[in-house]
Amino acid sequence: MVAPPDNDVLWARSLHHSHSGSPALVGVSLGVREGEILAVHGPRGSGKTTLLRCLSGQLVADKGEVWFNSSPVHTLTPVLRERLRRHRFGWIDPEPTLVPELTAWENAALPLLLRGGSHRGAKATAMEWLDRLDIGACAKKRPHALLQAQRQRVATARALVSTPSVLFADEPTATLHRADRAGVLRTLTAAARSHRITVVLATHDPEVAALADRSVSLVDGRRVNSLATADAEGRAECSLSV
Ligand SMILES: Nc1ncnc2c1ncn2[C@@H]1O[C@H](COP(=O)(O)OP(=O)(O)OP(=O)(O)O)[C@@H](O)[C@H]1O
Repeated sequence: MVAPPDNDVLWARSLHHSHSGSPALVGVSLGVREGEILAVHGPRGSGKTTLLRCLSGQLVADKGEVWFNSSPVHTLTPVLRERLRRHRFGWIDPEPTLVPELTAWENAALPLLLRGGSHRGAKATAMEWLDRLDIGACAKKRPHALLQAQRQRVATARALVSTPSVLFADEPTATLHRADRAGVLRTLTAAARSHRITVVLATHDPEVAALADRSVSLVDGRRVNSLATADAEGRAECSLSV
């Protein structure tokens, strides 16, 4: 095994993966720099989710390597991969999956509580993130009393609350209306930039991919290009402090 370049926080080499014999990734390699927002762009079924799951250690590719901060992820035991995910990575699903019995702030605080953090400290940090994401006023509501866009903001706060090294966002705004989509994405990218959180953002939407610093495209599980997407103006727009 050859270690990846030092300036990449996350690095994958020649990933191959099949689901029930059907190929989802075919020799995908990429590097993600620290603090970068990288879009993984491609049509439905092109392998974006499979790639994010391999990069985040949820799934071990059939073939190929994944490295995080110069340590191999693909050779870790399941227990160590889970620890890595819990301590260093955040994840946002297309559909916000919140615990229905818990309030918004309790949902947002979950990663800190699971780590054994104090109740008071976890609540304070969760409240800060809910405020940054313009949802602080809903902190005491349960998920059923929230709109879909509000639930997705709570899920975003939960993913950011532990200030992960890398945030994986899998079509985070796919189920939202256009106006909500822009708001959630703006706060997500601004929060990531202000806290130097690296983001890997899967999307089939070119407008969403354009918010990233760089975009890699997948078609039928293969990489087809790599583009710098954020011009100076775009960066400025996304750097609003939250
Ligand atoms: N658990 C699974 N079992 C069988 N096939 C799967 C499974 N997960 C994904 N696939 C298939 O693998 C291919 C890649 O799927 P993947 O979800 O990674 O793509 P995607 O680009 O994220 O798609 P989408 O935008 O629809 O989520 C598709 O053909 C999909 O049908």
